[in-house]
Amino acid sequence: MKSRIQTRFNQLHKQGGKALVTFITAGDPDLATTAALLPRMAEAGADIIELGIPFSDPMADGPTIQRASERALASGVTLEAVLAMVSSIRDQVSAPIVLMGYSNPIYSYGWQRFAQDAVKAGVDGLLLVDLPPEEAGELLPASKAAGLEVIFLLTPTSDETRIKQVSRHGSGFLYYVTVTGVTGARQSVSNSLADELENVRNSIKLPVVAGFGISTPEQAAQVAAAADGVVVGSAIVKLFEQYQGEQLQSEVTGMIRSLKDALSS
Ligand SMILES: O=P(O)(O)OC[C@@H](O)[C@@H](O)c1c[nH]c2ccccc12
Repeated sequence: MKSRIQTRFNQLHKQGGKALVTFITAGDPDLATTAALLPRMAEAGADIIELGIPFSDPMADGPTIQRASERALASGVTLEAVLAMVSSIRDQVSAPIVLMGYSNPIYSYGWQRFAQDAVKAGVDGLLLVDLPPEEAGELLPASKAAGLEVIFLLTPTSDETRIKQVSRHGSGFLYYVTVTGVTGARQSVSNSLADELENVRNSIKLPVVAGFGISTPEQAAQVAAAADGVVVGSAIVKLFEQYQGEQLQSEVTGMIRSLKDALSS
């Protein structure tokens, strides 16, 4: 059976469309807000939802997403509670849901128990920033058995060996980090990005999405031209610092709509 992620990319491919992957942190500022937002994000045009697991030491994240993690942790969010929340809204959300975060909370939960519980809750994929394929020895078989896709990252400094490993062990899609550094909005897109993406797409069968520093519809369209999709995180997460309640929901969905429009035109 085809996974929700594969099905989504196949549909987009047929339509000549690009995937819009949107990131928010689970439980920012509380889980009720996330639960209310997820169905609306999907309706507004998010093709895949990346849901951050709050973590106390998010070293790959810039200040915006670090603060989102802090707000979520302050409201008492745990991994168990994130899974229960996903399960409670799963049938209202048409988009695949990918949990993303750092290894430590998953390790503490137990790889196998996590893979099983995540799939039971309706989670489609897992992306762990600090777990390269050579350290995923316990996660990979557990995920395969449970039907959880494991997404890996490549960066501009990844060598051929790493590209091969990721191509062998990854599923769902490949996340290409467009710049070396931490997450967060940036001014411009690097000149060499299109060539780098072409190289990666030629070496890997999975769909390739690019993320880091994409904050406007124009940037999203520019990067998407060379990839199968784009990820937007910090630009959306910033809205959580400016708005709350119904206004937050409409600002987030408004931004998603304009990003998706830019990818479809
Ligand atoms: O925030 P940005 O620059 O738009 O980048 C996407 C990003 O937020 C999301 O995919 C993400 C959040 N935390 C991460 C840590 C590592 C890699 C990726 C991520």
